[in-house]
Amino acid sequence: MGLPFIVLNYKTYLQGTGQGAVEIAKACKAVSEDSGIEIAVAPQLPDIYRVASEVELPVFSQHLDGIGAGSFTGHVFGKSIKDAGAVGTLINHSEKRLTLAEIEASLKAAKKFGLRSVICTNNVPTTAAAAALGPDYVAIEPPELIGSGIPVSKADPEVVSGSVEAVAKINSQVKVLCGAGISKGEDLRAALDLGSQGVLLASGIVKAADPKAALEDLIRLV
Ligand SMILES: O=C[C@H](O)COP(=O)(O)O
Repeated sequence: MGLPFIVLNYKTYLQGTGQGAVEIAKACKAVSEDSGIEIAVAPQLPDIYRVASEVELPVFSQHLDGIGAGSFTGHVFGKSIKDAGAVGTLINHSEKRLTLAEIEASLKAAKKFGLRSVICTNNVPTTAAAAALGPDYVAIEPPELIGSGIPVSKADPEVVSGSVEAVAKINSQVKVLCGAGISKGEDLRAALDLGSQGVLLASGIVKAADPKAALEDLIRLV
């Protein structure tokens, strides 16, 4: 078991908007350099270029549409976020739910533009379905725990271990992240002990008074 992969989703939290997006990214870079743990950030679309230009760390989009060049007003085009400096994307986050066909199309677009892909899921069956599509990662997140501060690794460990088992049977190349309520070192430790290879988190870090200190606590038991 190597070091975990951590994805910090800024969502549309004020603290992670505009220059705040850069400041949190700097904190993530510092902790990543000190620990050797890969930490990616997912700012809002307009902040991707700003963060990627100012801070050397993996930047992910919060969403990607399965469209190409042309008349797709208001959509997220893979080449646009790639050229802005993104190296990956979330797909199907519970706050940006897609149909199965849309998920497949978004994943196809991610692969076309060489973007690392994290398909977000809400239970074991949807995790198994997502793994069958062949993303780089799935991220299992029970929606009812998102933003609750109640870590999935304690509140619903079976959904994590069950997702790990399901993915291993379907496509062992797909890595499993988990999320929802993760904020402390013991939450990440529990998630890793359940077989996940990292976490997707947001409020515990982005809304923290000191995001760098919160990140240092998060990784202290790795
Ligand atoms: O994208 C992150 C997940 O929705 C978890 O959010 P949270 O860490 O605020 O519970």
